Amino acid sequence: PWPGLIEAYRHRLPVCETWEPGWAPVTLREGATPLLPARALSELTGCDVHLKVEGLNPTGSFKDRGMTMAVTEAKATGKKGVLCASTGNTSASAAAYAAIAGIECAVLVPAGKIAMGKLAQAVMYGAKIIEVDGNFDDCLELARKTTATFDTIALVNSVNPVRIEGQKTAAFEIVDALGKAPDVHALPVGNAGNITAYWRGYSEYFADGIASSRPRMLGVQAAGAAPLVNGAPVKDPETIATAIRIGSPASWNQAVAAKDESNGEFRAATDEKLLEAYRLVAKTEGVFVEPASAASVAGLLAATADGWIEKGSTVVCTVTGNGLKDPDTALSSLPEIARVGIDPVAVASAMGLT
Ligand SMILES: Cc1ncc(COP(=O)(O)O)c(/C=C/C(=O)C(=O)O)c1O
Repeated sequence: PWPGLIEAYRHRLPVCETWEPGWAPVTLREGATPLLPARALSELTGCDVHLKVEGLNPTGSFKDRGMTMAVTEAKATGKKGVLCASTGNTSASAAAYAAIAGIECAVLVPAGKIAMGKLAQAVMYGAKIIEVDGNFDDCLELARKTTATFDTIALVNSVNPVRIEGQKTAAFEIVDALGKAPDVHALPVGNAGNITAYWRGYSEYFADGIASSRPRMLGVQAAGAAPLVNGAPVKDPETIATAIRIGSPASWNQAVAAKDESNGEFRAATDEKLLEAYRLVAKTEGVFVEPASAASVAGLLAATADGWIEKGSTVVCTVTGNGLKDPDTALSSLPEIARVGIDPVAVASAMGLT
């Protein structure tokens, strides 16, 4: 059976250098997510498109890859608690891993800007929910200050390098599954830890000769929260994709390096384009992702339309979070619901199949 990421990629992860002897991985058997051939998107774009379905991780997002490392390290270095700032998925993941590690967890979330599914997770896993009167960037600043002051509390945001180390394993899995690196890798970018992690993973496999090439990285941001596209922080980021409603990415320099070294690019997608991609991937590929995750598909559609991605390219889109996280957005465009009596003809006609 799949042992979880630390065991699966132990020789490629910075484990136990400073950790107490006898440490054990804190794991929910994260990783080994499907790389799904996207037939409809391949047809539509003339490319060979695959979806890396990260919403199928234990807490429903890619954050589990980094959190198994960060919480294992926290426990193995005698920390009493973990703290993170989060737009939701980091907090859900930190809460779950802290629960099985038996250490305290507190999450700093921007007041009123967290999707219901994620809040439900943090509550049920037993985290201390702390609402901050500000946005994600304010939450991150407070998390950094708190953990700098109290050294019994570990900061588990992606500014913690072991988070990036854990998350780079997704690139390993993709090359292991495809037998090569894709020509282009598209993913959403918020705090920019994930694009940093993917580039590091592809670069390690390339350096070791396992992959003979590296992809161009296509980082996609919401138009109202696109500091890397604009080239300057966004003071009051706004987007329906609350997971990437971030104005000042913590991994700014590393994300720019990944884009430059890979000959890639950053793109912005309007909320309208994000929601179009969000609906398309559910209705044609059967993959229900949260709005921020659809940014990678929106980027794919735009970049194949304008030729930045040539036809015939092999493209992987990471869809980062499970659609169940944000039921409100899913139900905001409620189709009219048919009401019928006990009448089979009415049912068949509601299906347009009489
Ligand atoms: C679904 C989803 N898709 C994409 C991103 C962007 O990844 P990064 O560019 O590595 O930040 C996030 C990030 C979420 C948080 O930052 C948090 O949970 O605090 C996310 O939840």
